[in-house]
Amino acid sequence: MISVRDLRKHYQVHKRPPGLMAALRSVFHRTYTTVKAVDGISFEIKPGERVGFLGPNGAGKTTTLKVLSGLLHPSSGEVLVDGHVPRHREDLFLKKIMLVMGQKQQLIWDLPPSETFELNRAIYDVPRAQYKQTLDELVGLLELGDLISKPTRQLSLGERMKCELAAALIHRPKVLFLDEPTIGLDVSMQATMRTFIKSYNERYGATLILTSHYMDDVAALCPRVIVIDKGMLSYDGGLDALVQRVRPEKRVVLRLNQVVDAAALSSLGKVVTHDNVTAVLQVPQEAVNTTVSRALSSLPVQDLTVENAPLEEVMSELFAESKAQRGAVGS
Ligand SMILES: Nc1ncnc2c1ncn2[C@@H]1O[C@H](COP(=O)(O)OP(=O)(O)OP(=O)(O)O)[C@@H](O)[C@H]1O
Repeated sequence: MISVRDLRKHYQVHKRPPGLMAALRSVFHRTYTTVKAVDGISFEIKPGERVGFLGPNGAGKTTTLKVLSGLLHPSSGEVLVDGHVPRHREDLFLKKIMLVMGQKQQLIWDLPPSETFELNRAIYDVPRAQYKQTLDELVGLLELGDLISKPTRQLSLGERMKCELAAALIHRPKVLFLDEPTIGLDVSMQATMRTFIKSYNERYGATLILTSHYMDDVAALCPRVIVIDKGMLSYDGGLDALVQRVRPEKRVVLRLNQVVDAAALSSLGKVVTHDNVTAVLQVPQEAVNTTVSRALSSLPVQDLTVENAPLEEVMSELFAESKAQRGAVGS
C-alpha cells in the first residue's frame, strides 16, 4: 500500500549571521546551510496496517507525512501510495488519502461544520446516498449531535477536533495520515478519538500512519512503530519488541495493607517508587515469578500487578540512546 525507498528531503536555509553589519552584508552575500529533515528512510506498509511514526521534536515526522500526502516534493527517493506517486497529486490519489493535522484546521471558522462537510462532499464528488450514510455513521460514532450545526468558532477544542476528523472522513479515505490528532485534548476526549480512529480502521480496512507525542495513543492504536531521529530510521518493528529491547525489565506494582520499610522492598528488587502503601519494583524478566512469590509470602500484599515500563520512559530512553550514539560518532 505504501512504499518508501531512500526518501530524502533537504532544505537549503539562509544562514543569518549575528550582528547588524553582518546581517547587512548577508543581503548581498548569502550563505546557505542544508537542513536534512529526512535523510534516507525506507519502509513498506501493508493495506489496513496501523503504524505509529515516532521520534523526538524535529525528527522529520511531519515532513515525511507531507511528502506521503503530496504536499512536499522529495529531494530524492521513491514514494508510492496505493500505486500513486504523491507529488503528482492525481484526483484519484487525493480521493484515497487524507492528512489530518492536529494543529491545523480545515473547518470554516464562521460556518457550522455541516457546511464544511457539504463542501467536502462536493470537492470529493461523494454520491449523495453514500454521503448521508457516512455522515450518519460519523455523527453517531463521534457523538456529534447538534454540534455540526453550531458555528465552528463556538466549539471547544475537543468538539472541533471531532468535527475535523469527521470532515476528513466524509470521502472515506483508504489511507489516513494523522499528525498529532489528539494534541491538546483532555484524556477522555483523547480516548474517544482513539476508539473512533480504531473503529474506522477496522470498519473500512483503512491504512493509518499516526504521529503522536501521547504514548497512550500509540499503545492503543499501533502494533507497529517506525522510529525516526534526525531524519533517519532508527527502529521499525513491533511496539512490544521495541519495549522488550529497550527495557527488558518488568515492573511489579504492589499495593500493601500496611506500611513496610524500604529494606523489605529492596531485598526483592530495585525500588522505583515507594510511597506509604504503594511500591513499584523493577526486576529482570526471568526473576518476575520469584519476586512475585516472595512478595506474596513476605509482605502484606493487597493487590499486585506485573507491567512493562511506561512507554514514555521507553521512548525517552531510546531517544537518549540515539543522541548518545550520535555524540560518540561526532566526537
Ligand atoms: N520549510 C522548512 N525549511 C527549513 N527547515 C525545515 C522546514 N520544515 C521543516 N524543517 C526542519 O526539518 C526538521 C524536521 O521537521 P519536522 O516538522 O518534520 O519534524 P517533526 O518530527 O514533525 O517534529 P515535531 O515532533 O516537533 O512536530 C526540523 O529540523 C525542522 O526545523
